[in-house]
Amino acid sequence: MFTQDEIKQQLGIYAADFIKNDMLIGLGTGTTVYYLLKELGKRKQQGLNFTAVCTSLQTQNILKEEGMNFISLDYVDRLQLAIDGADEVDENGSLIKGGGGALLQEKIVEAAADELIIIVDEKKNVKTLGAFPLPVEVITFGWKQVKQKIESAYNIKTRLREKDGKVYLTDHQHYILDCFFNTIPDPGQLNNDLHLMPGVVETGLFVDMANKIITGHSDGSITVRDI
Ligand SMILES: O=C[C@H](O)[C@H](O)[C@H](O)COP(=O)(O)O
Repeated sequence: MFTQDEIKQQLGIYAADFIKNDMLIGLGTGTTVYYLLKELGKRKQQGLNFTAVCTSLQTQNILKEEGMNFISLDYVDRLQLAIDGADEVDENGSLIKGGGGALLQEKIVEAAADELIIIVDEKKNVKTLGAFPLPVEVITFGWKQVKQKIESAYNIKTRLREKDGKVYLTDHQHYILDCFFNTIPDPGQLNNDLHLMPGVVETGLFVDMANKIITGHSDGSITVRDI
């Protein structure tokens, strides 16, 4: 049996094979992608040449430490490929992301990519999204209004995200409301509806974005699902 960290490490190494010389890529955020970044750092030293757009300051800092090239999305037309993790993946390849708080920049970067590959351990594959609390990024002004609106519209609980005893601020200085939907039968509709609420910046629902789901299993095997 492989531990979760070992599965993540294997996924990182496996996913690195998709990055070829001279590619322009988007790099995700989180504990799974961490191993991809470490592997890419090694391959860079062995001569692999690529340029990345980062989905968070966290990822950018790792690239800096590992001596990898990164540029702003503003200097890029399209990205050939983006690779990221996810918090949940449903049967149709819709995702919940943002457990690590990077959903906004991730969605912008990944919408600019021709292909999006998601790497997850098997526990994250679900029939229907929603057991993982859905992160909704909101501007700080009037956040309580948005919280109340979401709670009453869907009859659910939400929680303002905190970290280390303080209210969590995203890279873009917004708050995150973690929304306990339990089940999200129509992620596309929910994403659209939440976007209509004043104050909502972005949701962690990534619908019709992923092209390939790569899953790491506890027996050490890896399976690939094309969407
Ligand atoms: O904000 C964070 C991202 O959406 C991550 O891709 C997601 O939370 C999965 O992260 P991890 O690989 O650490 O479980």
